[in-house]
Amino acid sequence: KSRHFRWEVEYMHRSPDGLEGVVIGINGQFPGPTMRARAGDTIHVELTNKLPTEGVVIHWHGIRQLGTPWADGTASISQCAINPGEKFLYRFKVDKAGTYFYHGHYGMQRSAGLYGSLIVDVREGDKEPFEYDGEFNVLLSDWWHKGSHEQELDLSSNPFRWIGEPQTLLINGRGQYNCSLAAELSHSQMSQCKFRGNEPYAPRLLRVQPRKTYRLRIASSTALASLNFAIGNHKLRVVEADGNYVHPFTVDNIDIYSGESYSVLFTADQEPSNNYWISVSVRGREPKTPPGLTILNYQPTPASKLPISPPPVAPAWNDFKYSLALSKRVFALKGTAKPPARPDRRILLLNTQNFVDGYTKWAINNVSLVLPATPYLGSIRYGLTKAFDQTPPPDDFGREYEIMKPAGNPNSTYGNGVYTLSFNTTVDVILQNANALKANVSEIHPWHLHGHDFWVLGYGEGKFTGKDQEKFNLVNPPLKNTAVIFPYGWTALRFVADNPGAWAFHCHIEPHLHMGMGVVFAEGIPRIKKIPREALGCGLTGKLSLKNGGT
Ligand SMILES: O=C1O[C@H]([C@@H](O)CO)C(O)=C1O
Repeated sequence: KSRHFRWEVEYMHRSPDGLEGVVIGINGQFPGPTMRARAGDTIHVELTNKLPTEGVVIHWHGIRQLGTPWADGTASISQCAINPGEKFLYRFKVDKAGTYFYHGHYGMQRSAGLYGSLIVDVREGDKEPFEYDGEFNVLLSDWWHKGSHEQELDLSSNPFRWIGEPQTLLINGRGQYNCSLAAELSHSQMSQCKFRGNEPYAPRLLRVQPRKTYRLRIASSTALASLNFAIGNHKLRVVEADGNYVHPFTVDNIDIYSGESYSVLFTADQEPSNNYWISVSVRGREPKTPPGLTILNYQPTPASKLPISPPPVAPAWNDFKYSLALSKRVFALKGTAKPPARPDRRILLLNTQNFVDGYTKWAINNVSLVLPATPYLGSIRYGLTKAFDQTPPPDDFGREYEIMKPAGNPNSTYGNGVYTLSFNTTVDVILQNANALKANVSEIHPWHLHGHDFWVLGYGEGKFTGKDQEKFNLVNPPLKNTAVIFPYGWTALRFVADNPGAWAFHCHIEPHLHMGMGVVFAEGIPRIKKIPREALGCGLTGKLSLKNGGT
């Protein structure tokens, strides 16, 4: 079935957390409209850019774009940014049921609020491998009072200005900055939120019937924050991660990193005359942002009745052992495709914070990604070798590199970051974390791969060695599209390069990508027959199309 959407993207005045700011909305909505389809459907989005002075693209996060690499929505990688006033048709198939989302992939437009949910139901007649009576979307994000353009300038300045921690965490685009829903219960200094009624930042409550079971589709579109999600007095049963079924397991709370999605089930089995807190807290970075809150409202208990116990308290922000243990509990559901037994190529990627010409950057194997004017997909397909420096980045880093210390020489260089993968080969990627510029600091980075799911073969502490491969999980590794590296640790991923295209692989922390923390995998591009011209109307591909009489 085809599903048609007509979207207009524009700036709007909104108050996501009670304070007015500028957001990027779609068809007058922030977050953008929830898109819903069935596995096997073809989505058509006719997008008009109504941002008066800047381009835009939209990435369909978790959708593999099998056969449609030009619809992946990455500026300078899969397409030219859509100019103001222009339209672009995103046409692609959603082949797999699951919880996804979409978001801007140009500059800092995700931080400006350009995101929404994308839910794919199972095919007509198919069943999910679990049951529930109702469901809710929970789209999580973080919000700054400083606008996205100023954030972008700050990050690109010398001396460097860090954007800092977000002011507010948003649940479905809503948060409370000046007040706390749980002021009295959580000993917070803040005053109690007083809502008049239909404020746009009033929390959206989750209304449930006693004894029923619900599916929460949680996705994190944060620009920076790693989060922990919990419902007071209720256990969560994790059944899906990044659009793949997992072997169900039960937790009190769950960590969710930027770019990840989870489905969790819970049963409204607590005292029905009470309500319960739903809370979202910052993990992994020293939190300067209060938890985001909303209420699980048991019908017919009045929504105004505050829960009797304080909101659940998340594990300490720096309890990385807890986070690692949670990540290690995610296994594929029986029946999930298994990885090939061995890789054809292994790429080790060292993550470091560096200086390039005095500017603060992130680099991968000492290469800090800068994107060219001509999208890689087009320049590679049409052999335009002048479009970017053709020197490939290295497959490894100096084995003597001391990951536990700031780099002896923190200087790095800009580069194109393009790894060319032989078509249909199996690739292992080992992401190696290291110390940042400051001593005793190593941060969490959630890495997201476009165009594929990968198997997460393992996590380890310290520097990866060949021996670590013996401990890879080849039995039931989860399929995901986003996986974290923990401070001073490594994470091993495997995927098959079987989807022709130019695919971004990057830290999903938006300011980090902006500072160069990403690479591009180019695979099977000569096999692509024709790329729609409207995707390539810029740079050298734009010129090429003019030369060919615009055909
Ligand atoms: O990229 C980053 O920069 C700051 C800090 O390292 C320098 O101010 C920070 O916390 C990041 O994640």
